[in-house]
Amino acid sequence: MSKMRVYEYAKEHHVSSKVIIAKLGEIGIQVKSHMSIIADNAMSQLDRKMNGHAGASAQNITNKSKAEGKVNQTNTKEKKPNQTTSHVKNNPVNSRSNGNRSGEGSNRRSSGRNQNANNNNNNERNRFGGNGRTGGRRNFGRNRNNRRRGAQQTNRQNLEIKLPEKITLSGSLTVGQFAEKLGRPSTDIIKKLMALGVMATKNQDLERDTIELLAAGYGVAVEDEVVVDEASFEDEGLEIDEETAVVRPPVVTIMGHVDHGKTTLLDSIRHTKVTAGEAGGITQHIGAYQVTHDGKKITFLDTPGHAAFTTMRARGAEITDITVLVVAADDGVMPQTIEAIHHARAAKVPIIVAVNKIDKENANPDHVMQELSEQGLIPEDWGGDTIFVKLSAKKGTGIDDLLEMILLVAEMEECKANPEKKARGAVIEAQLDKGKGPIATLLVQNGSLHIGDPIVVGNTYGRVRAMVNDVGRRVKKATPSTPVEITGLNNVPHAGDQFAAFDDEKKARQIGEVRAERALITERKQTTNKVSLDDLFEKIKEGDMKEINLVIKADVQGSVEALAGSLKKIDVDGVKVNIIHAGAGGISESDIILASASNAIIVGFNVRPDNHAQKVAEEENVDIRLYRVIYDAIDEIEAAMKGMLDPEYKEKVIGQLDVRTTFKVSKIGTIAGCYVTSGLISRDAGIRLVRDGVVIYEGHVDTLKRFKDDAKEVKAGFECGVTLENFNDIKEGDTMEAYVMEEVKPK
Ligand SMILES: Nc1nc2c(ncn2[C@@H]2O[C@H](COP(=O)(O)OP(=O)(O)OP(=O)(O)O)[C@@H](O)[C@H]2O)c(=O)[nH]1
Repeated sequence: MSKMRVYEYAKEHHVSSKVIIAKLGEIGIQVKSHMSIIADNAMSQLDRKMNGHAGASAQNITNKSKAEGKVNQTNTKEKKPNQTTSHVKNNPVNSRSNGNRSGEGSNRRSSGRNQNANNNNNNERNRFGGNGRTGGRRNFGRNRNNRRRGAQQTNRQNLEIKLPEKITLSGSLTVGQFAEKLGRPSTDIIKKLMALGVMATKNQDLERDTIELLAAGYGVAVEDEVVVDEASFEDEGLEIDEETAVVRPPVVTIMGHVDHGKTTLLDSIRHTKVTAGEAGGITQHIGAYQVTHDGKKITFLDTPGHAAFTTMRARGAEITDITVLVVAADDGVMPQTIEAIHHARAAKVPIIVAVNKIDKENANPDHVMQELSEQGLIPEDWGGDTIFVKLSAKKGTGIDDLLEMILLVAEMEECKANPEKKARGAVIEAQLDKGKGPIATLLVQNGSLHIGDPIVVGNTYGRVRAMVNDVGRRVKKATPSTPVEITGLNNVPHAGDQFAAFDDEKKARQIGEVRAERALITERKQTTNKVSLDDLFEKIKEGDMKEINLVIKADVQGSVEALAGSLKKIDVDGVKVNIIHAGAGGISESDIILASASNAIIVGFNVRPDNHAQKVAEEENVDIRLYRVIYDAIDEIEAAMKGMLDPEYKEKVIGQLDVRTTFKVSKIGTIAGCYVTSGLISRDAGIRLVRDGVVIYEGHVDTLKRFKDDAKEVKAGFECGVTLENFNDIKEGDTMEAYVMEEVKPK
């Protein structure tokens, strides 16, 4: 028995499904919707019922078509000029009406369709057509040609949808979705899949490979969907429209070694400049402030240091235009001075050096200049291009010079924006206020922010309810480079999140919700596009990578230099090794954040990340590679670049132990009285003994005891006695890391 859906029948009759459902009701057949299936006998009854209606309908169509000079769109390709009328005359309704008049009912419909299939059997589309209600009595009467054309017409309406040249997709498609994109029935796709030996249903997901294979069979290309996605406004960048761009204040971050005077300098600038211009204003600590010098504004970020700077960058916010590197003239270049230089360079932000504390007796600015020259910051006076300003933050001398130089560099950097645009920018800081709800300091980077603007901030949204500037004044508008504290968000965003203002509130809410949902999914998937040694080759091969960024940490400066020197020499066609930071000492959180912001791999030689750094590395998905032999590091990175990395075994840390005491026992050696702080230690584990972030020993457990008994393993929260193979120099306060080697399944 043949069947048809209500809407198909309705389509054939050029009436709505509602009409058919009503007619079916009239003949005592109740159907639920246009998707309901009606059987042959119901159709025969309907055909009789539709007789009058169909005629009228056909007439309507004829008139309509004539009036509008329209032809059926689906048939235009093959149509000859005089076919318009005949097409309408021979439409299926008409033909069936005729057929019904001769009492042949629905069988004719099927035979017409069959005939159509036979006539066009070299056409892929007609295989689908031939699938209709066949098997009916063949009965070509007087109107055979009409009927056939009519049926052809029906089929064309359903089937002659031109194959697209290409389809686009973002991820996978179900069989049904794929069929829809192709303009083919799902059954066709299911059949093709069966031919490939795959049994599938309409709702089954197809993998990319299968989609490509199937599409190729139809001669259709598959491309990735490029979605203009308002929810990912970061992707648009902060393009400046040159035509309407105006100069904006530069945004400055102060960096430098501990105690070199960063905070004093920030305070000094604020006090000498802010209050003068903003009489009566009370300085507010909102995370940034603006000063005016020579009638021009400068924005200072209030949190000094490269860690805050790079944390923002790791979140995607590039807000700093200029870095002021503070170096105390009595102390000179120190480790964090060098770190700061590397962080600023990784962000490609120009550096102005502030040689501070020149009021001190033992100040030696020349020495600072000398040391910084060694780091590639050569003063202008010595033929270089770095601006040095000598000052005393404490006494307030040289501050004007510094501001002048900042404005000079800003001019060279062409800090510009389009104030007429809708606001875009980043979060400097945010918190929950008991009375006001979520409050956030935003730095407007482009456009202008107004009270009442619907806004999406990170994964939060709202409407700017109140806006307060850095001197505590309520403002109605914030122009580019202006920091303002706002209220009106539904939640607390993160520092470094980006924001965008929108035209309407509903849109802002939708986008905010989509972003929050996506953030959750990303969190769940823990996917990032950070680079790891394992996928390095793939990225190089795909052309995604022309430079490999490395952060190198080693136990002593000599190893740092040796390792950096050797790694730089690795020669793999078209790929450059770029060392963005190298230093002695354990791997710190700041190293991880720098690596995260710069998409770098960390190479550690005889050093370990501390627990906190390890945690941050996991959160940020930063790949840390630790080595005990320099050649291993070089070999492995070179192998990864050449796609020859052998990822068969990977180390897995299974536990951490604190050495709480030690006992020296003749014949046995040093027994470490340990406490397992996390995971476990097992008898056959590898052990790394770490002292102040530096690996002292790497080897194996010799004996493992709980009280006097040998133990196979000891878990977190328990004490144990450990001796190490061929090693006795264990000290109280050392930590041990227990690990095993695990086989890594090839990707
Ligand atoms: N003599 C003299 N002392 C200064 C000057 N600038 C800062 N100091 C002093 O140096 C010490 C450290 O200054 P801070 O501004 O706290 O240094 P910092 O770089 O912000 O330090 P951290 O916040 O710990 O990184 C303080 O005692 C300041 O008073 C200066 O120009 N001259």
